[in-house]
Amino acid sequence: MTGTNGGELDARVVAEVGDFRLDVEVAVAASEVLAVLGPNGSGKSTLLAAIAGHHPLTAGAVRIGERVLSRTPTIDTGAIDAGAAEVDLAERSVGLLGQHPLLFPHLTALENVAFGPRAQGMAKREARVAASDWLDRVGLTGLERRLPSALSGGQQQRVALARVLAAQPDVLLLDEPFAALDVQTAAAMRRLVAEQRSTLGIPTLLVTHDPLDAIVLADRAAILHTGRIVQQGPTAEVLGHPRTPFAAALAGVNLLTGVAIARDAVRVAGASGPIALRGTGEALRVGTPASVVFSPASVHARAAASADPSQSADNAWFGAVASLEPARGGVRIVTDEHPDLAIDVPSTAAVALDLSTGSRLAFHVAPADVSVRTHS
Ligand SMILES: Nc1ncnc2c1ncn2[C@@H]1O[C@H](COP(=O)(O)OP(=O)(O)OP(=O)(O)O)[C@@H](O)[C@H]1O
Repeated sequence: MTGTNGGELDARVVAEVGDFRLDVEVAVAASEVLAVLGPNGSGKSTLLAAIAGHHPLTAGAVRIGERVLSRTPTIDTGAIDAGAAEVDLAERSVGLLGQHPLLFPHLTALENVAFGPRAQGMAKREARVAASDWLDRVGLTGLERRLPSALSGGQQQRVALARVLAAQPDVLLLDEPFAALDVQTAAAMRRLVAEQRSTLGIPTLLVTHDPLDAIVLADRAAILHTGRIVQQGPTAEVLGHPRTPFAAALAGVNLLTGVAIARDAVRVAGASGPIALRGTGEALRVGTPASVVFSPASVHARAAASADPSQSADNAWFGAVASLEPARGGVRIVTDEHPDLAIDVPSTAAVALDLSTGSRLAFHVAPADVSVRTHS
């Protein structure tokens, strides 16, 4: 890598994989971490691959500061003259760390880390000193001479991080770097990345499935859905005001969208008929798109007879249990009627309800626990 450690990552990426089309724009300042979250197949890895230069752009441009890494001739760049450009992989100065460390198995930890500086022309002794320094920074002093096969998975991932950083990249791409680690090792690795980010001063894109990563490590979060960014902003705002059911699920709340039927009520569709949900929050305009947000734990469940009249009441609905999963302090219920809606009941209630797949339940959520707002 021949980076100059300078500048913001600015990428407009249009890329195709088979029938799938990714079309996103991201700007990440130096020292900033942008978490990219999205359901499986939404295009997260394709975005990183396009920035890293492993996947071609159909249209767009990738820049770090003044350096153009990729550009297609079709883009209207304004300041930059048209014409395709593609910087070689070795020259891009992009550090990519994925789920698996992918170390050279025949090289020691030290040699793995020294590889990048050596490839950049650093003298052997100097590269070894730099590598030793990086291994120290990731907490592996004393293990320099070990081969990867003699290191734990977590230690190998630390070596991989040191190897990426030793090459002094201009941008860091992290593709679920903690996903293959056990909980404790992942926590330690998360701390390590958090420590490094403040001293590195380079833009970082972090692809993750875990909202904790976004909260702990990122300044901003972008939600990717079928190849488009559907929400982007400060992490607290994205998780605090989710605009998609996916973002809501990450934040641990339910989000349902529908149409305002009163200043404080929204009608949402369900497989067995609409539900009217009354709540507090923004004053809604009748007939316009609106959404409701409430916590899974705020919903009350009770056994239901099929002709229960509460079906037609506000804030009440029926559902047949589609799946049951463990939840904090109890059980999470998902119904056939509203697969995007989670209901958490305490263990004692779950036992009393004698829950099983197909059980028919009546649900109720108090208006005070429902937040209503305009949905744009
Ligand atoms: N070789 C391929 N041929 C055709 N389509 C592909 C191929 N590889 C990936 N895709 C499609 O491209 C889309 C984006 O995939 P990508 O791996 O970028 O998603 P992702 O968000 O990283 O998913 P995950 O969270 O599962 O890793 C998906 O819809 C996928 O089906």
